[in-house]
Amino acid sequence: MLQLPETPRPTKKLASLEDSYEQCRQVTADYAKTFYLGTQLMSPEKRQGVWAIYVWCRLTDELVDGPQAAFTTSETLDKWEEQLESVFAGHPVDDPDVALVDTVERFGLDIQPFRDMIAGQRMDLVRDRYETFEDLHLYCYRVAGTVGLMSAQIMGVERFCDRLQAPWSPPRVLNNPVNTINKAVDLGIANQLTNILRDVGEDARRGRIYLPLEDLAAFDYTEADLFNGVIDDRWRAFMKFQIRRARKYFAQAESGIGTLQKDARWPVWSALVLYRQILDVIEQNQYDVFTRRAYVPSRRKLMSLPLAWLKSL
Ligand SMILES: CC(C)=CCC/C(C)=C/CC/C(C)=C/CC/C(C)=C/[C@@H]1[C@@H](COP(=O)(O)OP(=O)(O)O)[C@]1(C)CC/C=C(\C)CC/C=C(\C)CCC=C(C)C
Ligand SMILES: Nc1ncnc2c1ncn2[C@@H]1O[C@H](COP(=O)(O)OP(=O)(O)OP(=O)(O)O)[C@@H](O)[C@H]1O
Ligand SMILES: [Mn+2]
Repeated sequence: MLQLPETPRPTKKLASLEDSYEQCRQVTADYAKTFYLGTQLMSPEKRQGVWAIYVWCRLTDELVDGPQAAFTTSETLDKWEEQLESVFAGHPVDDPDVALVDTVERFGLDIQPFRDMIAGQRMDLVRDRYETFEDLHLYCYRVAGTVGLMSAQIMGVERFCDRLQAPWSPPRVLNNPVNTINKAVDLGIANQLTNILRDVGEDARRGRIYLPLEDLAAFDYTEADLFNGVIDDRWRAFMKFQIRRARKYFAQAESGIGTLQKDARWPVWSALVLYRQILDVIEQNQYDVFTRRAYVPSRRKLMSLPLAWLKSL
């Protein structure tokens, strides 16, 4: 029987594996100084894997948040998802995909967190309000909890075995990978909640409110107040509540770090300590997230690294 030829793939000359990883390294170094610094402490394979997923996440985020966002439709995301499926089938479409295909194979990555992140970007296309914290939590899982899942698969879970047992009994694995996974998601959510608090003013200028409307109502603070950047006792109490919630997620994530492989602990502690300090800066700025952007000065970032190192021991 006549065999139909497979659909021809466009024959585009793609970057070599080495060049593709180099491009990913460069993008990570340019866009995320903190994450990049953290990856310097990992083994070469892990470091490259984190760069590859960073670039994919950044490109995905740019589709709805970047300069071309006005032209992004649900069809754009359909195409992006098809490209993702192709990568997971071992066929790169663009230069950065070459590194991602390699990382997917090397670490046996699961596609679901990647699909979930695209689903998160779809939420940005169709909604600009979140009624409850439960709604917001789903958004945070999709755009940031997923990053935790992807990174944890690359960084790897350490399997502690109980040495205080009879030599003839099978080794008892003490830590539970499910625990690590939940905590990786918690750190993503903590980061995203912090990101939302930092960017309240910027988002409001785009007509977007990520803060749960039920919380605003509970503090008797209106959308009109938010768009006018009103800072009063209601707003301060509201922000204290939100900051406490973000810190709770950071605290939950902490105990997961020690279950990661050793070379990943300092980088993750650094990321946690550095990102969490944005909350301290918001407090120092008297909760003005309307006219000031809370950021951690480089000197303070550097000073935090030894502390993160001590925690990682
Ligand atoms: C070592 C390390 C921390 C690795 C992760 C690096 C990585 C792959 C990051 C991807 C980030 C990205 C581009 C995500 C797209 C969606 C998005 C923008 C999310 C926000 C990130 C902050 O970026 P930024 O401040 O630059 O935001 P702007 O675009 O400038 O507004 C997020 C807030 C999410 C970040 C979430 C994480 C880094 C997850 C962290 C969790 C882990 C590394 C798991 C650790 C494991 C355990 C067990 C605790
Ligand atoms: N005060 C500021 N005003 C305007 N843009 C800023 C300010 N501070 C930082 N930025 C820019 O915003 C982006 C996010 O800054 P951020 O503090 O997150 O540092 P970063 O280098 O991106 O590290 P990371 O994202 O890993 O925390 C950076 O690209 C930076 O150039
Ligand atoms: Mn950034």
